[in-house]
Amino acid sequence: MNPSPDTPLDLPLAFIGGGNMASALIGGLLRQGLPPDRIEVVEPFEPARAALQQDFGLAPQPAAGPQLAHARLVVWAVKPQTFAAAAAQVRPHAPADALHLSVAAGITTDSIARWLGSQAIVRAMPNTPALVGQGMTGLFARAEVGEAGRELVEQVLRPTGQTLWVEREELLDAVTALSGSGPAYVFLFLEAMARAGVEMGLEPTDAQQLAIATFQGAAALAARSDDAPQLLRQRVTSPGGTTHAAITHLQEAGVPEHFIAAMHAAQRRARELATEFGG
Ligand SMILES: NC(=O)c1ccc[n+]([C@@H]2O[C@H](COP(=O)([O-])OP(=O)(O)OC[C@H]3O[C@@H](n4cnc5c(N)ncnc54)[C@H](O)[C@@H]3O)[C@@H](O)[C@H]2O)c1
Ligand code: PRO
Repeated sequence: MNPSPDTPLDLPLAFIGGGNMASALIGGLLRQGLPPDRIEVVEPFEPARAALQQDFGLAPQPAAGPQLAHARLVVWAVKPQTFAAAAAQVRPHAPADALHLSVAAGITTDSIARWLGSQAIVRAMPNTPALVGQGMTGLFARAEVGEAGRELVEQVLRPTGQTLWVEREELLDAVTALSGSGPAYVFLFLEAMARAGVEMGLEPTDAQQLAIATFQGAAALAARSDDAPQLLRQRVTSPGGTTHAAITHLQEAGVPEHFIAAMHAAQRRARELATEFGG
């Protein structure tokens, strides 16, 4: 259970839940060369099982059973609301020495440890750009997870994009508010920018292309530049020019403050999920 980064992953894995996030991770694993028959999926929803079969050639099962007996890594990709029930169904079948990797928002490793009777738990907060290999995943490991377990998790997540370990579990709620939910903020801005472009006379497809390319370009520039985003912004903003007019409007409307408050709301909601569904 200590694969080197260059060794193709080849060990039995199980996914509990086969929806959006599981599909993003499974797609990455198959691209890495993991044979489909090494992946078990428990997915009660028939259309989701059909999609996994058609997209990836997997044979998902509607319920947990003996098929989980060999899993070395169990990936929990169920909603926070259904985690406790799913854990009760899986616990009798999962090997005692399996490593557990949860992507559920809010649900703490203390809750998961109690539900599974295992301490070998890593909690992850990925995001949907994982689907195209451009994801960002925050990670936290319980003290009982050794270096080999951390490396295994990194190898599973590598094809989905970047990873970042945090040392305190509570920081995952901040990661959730920032990069976990973040793609939705970007899509909201894309929608608004494209809508404004159409209102100004552009074709919808042209407006969308302009908006998406602007996000891609600005993000790439920020990633490669040594300068802070504030300085990059100032370089776009000629005194008395068009950008100044737009940024002044955004600041007078309190958009930066509202945006920060919105992210605090996401963090609060992550904490609430732990209380509501972690009992
Ligand atoms: N979608 C995102 O952007 C995102 C990002 C980071 C983390 N997450 C987390 O990932 C988790 C899954 O989210 P998603 O968007 O993939 O949801 P989803 O609804 O697409 O997938 C969840 C799947 O779990 C299945 N399921 C329900 N009960 C089950 C059970 N008892 N056993 C096995 N499977 C069961 C459902 O049928 C569903 O297909 C959530 O906990 C969420 O917080 C999601
Ligand atoms: N999607 C999940 C949610 O909205 C977690 C982060 C992104 O709860």
